[in-house]
Amino acid sequence: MAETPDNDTDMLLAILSSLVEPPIPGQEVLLDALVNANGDVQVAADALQRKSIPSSNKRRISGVLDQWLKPSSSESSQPRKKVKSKARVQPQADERAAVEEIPGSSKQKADQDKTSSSTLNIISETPANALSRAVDAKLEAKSLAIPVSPLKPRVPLTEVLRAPPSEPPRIPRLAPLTLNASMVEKHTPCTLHLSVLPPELATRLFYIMADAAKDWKPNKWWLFDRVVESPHKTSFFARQVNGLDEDTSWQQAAQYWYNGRATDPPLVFPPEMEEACQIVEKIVNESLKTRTRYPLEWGGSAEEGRAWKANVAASNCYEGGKDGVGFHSDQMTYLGPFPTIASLSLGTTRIFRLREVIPKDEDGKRQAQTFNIPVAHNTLITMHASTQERFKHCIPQQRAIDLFRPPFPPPFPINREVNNCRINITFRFYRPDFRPETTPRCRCDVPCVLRANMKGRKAEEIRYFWMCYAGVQNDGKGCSFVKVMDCKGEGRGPFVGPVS
Ligand SMILES: O=C(O)CCC(=O)C(=O)O
Ligand SMILES: [Fe+2]
Repeated sequence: MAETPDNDTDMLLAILSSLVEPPIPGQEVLLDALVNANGDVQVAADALQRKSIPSSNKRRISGVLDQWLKPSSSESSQPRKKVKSKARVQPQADERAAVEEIPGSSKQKADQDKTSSSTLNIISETPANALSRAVDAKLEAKSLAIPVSPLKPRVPLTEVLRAPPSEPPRIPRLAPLTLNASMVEKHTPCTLHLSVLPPELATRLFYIMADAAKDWKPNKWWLFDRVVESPHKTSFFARQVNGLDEDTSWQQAAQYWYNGRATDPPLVFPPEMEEACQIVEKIVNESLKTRTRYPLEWGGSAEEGRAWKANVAASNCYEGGKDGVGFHSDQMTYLGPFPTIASLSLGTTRIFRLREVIPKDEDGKRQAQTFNIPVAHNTLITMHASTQERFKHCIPQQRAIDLFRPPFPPPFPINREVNNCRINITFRFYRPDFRPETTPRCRCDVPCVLRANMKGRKAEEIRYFWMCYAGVQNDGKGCSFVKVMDCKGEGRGPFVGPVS
């Protein structure tokens, strides 16, 4: 257990029990397996798996999983030139919502119609519930993903997936709920602000970003032994105050800002983004004064000049309804636990979708509720503390969208169609106590990712751990490194509350 403090045995047990197939063995058996594996949860899980699954059952599980991932007969000969994941992964009926319409949309035929749903290479929002639970925690599978590499030799499927439970419990599904601003407040840990920027600034910023987006790139990562990419373009910005930001650590952080992939150096906030950022920062800091805070949140005070500060921003461009981003929660590696993220929408209206993550102890007892929040031009969603831990969010694809009718003409000539674009800017605070040089590295010598463990029902009970993230970018191969975050031992803070 060299990498893990002794008092975190509970955490290791929790992680281990999340890795093994049901029925979960008792604590003593888990503990035994951990001790025999020198505290390596993955080795312990593998050992338990070998013991617990009778060989006939193993065959059945592999068969089910194989079937799930099997290419269609026309694609079965390798090497394959192109993989249509539609043939590979069929969503359940109620999970096909990754392609849908905005309620009340005027059904404009924008260019997304050029790509019909039958030809989209989409990994569904989530495959069958049981199988989606099966995705290894090391690999936060993004839900809308386009395979861009041919199928590689497969890894043993039981290493990647957990088996579906033998008798899936039948729990009534909840219909998605569309929320307006006051309902957002009631049902989610988010706030929807309308008309946040002066109208002329909002339009100008939209045009600047939509024009720049022609040079942005989609994100790519490894999923099930192949490279996939998200159907939208993205770019990363770091803020420079007065052209002289003394804290250059974000430069390094930005190198790994998304999915552990080393990226180009960040761009500097353009002046319009800086102007918008100052408005957004005020809104966020006002909200922090009134909200109930969590002990592990950033505890720097405004009086000491250490308030929440948007020092970086990730920007996304969705061009037409075929673009989107799958269900995910934002990486906390540099944001720390319980981050606040402020997400500005410009351009055409899209749906921002939230879905609750059911804590392990309520698994099988109730269904997650899905919330749809239409985000119009010049609106801000503040994802307050606990949103990343308790919910996942996405921008679903839509068959039809309304074209953006800006109230002001473009401030400069634009030689491409941008009225079907939505620009999103997520302003984020990279905490000084989570600087990249303090990020533990795994056995692959790659900076770890910070993850939350949802074992506890209450947000206060959520624990955090560092995990290998190499697999997402490194040919799908990583190590089983897990280390519980030790706030004091790692010298982190200030926090809002006392931390153990
Ligand atoms: O476009 C949006 O509103 C969401 C973007 C997002 O989730 C992200 O950048 O992490
Ligand atoms: Fe996100």
